[in-house]
Amino acid sequence: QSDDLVSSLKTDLFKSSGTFRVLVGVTGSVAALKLPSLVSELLQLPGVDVRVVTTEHAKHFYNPSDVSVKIYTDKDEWELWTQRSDPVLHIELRRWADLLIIAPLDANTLGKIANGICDNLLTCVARAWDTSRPLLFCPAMNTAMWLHPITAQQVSGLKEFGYVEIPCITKKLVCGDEGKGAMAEVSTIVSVVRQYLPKPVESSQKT
Ligand SMILES: CC(C)(CO)[C@@H](O)C(=O)NCCC(=O)N/C=C\S
Repeated sequence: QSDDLVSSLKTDLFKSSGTFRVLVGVTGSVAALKLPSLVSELLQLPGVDVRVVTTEHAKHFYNPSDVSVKIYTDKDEWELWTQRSDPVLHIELRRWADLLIIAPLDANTLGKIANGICDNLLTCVARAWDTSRPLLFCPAMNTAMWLHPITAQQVSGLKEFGYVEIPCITKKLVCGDEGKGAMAEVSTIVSVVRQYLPKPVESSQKT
């Protein structure tokens, strides 16, 4: 079972040379309930292959059977590496992904990534990220958390790494607060990802 974890990644690396590999990170905001629709809309993009990395807290907000692609968990990392010669899952994933999008990015994971903390699979992928590849993030948290001064500091820190914010929006949040903190709409997120797809090459043959 652990073999197919990485062998599918490796075959993907080899096989899907034409595809654009999107890795979706999902964290413990209630907006993670949008994961199934985000994944299915990303899969509509031409030539896109999608995988998911989840944190433990995110698991509370979606049903994995509603997600049609592989979801990698912290447990997968532990199961995969049991001896020196085993591959390291977070390194295989950072090699595999052409683009990483963290949607939603909760306050906890924002703080971890802004400070280089890497205590789970997703933050390890982010910590090992090749900053020449796009990393998009979609903050989502309660309005009070969003308005705390540390949030702006940490969001600008991520931008200094070259990461791209897809800003949160104003909504009546599930906890009853009205204000900023809601994750950007899935359609907005997908349209931003579309901008990073490789441009179709003009056919050089004269027709
Ligand atoms: C869940 C959804 C998408 C419904 O429209 C929206 O409320 C949202 O993005 N909330 C994320 C903000 C959050 O984590 N609030 C936590 C406490 S209020």
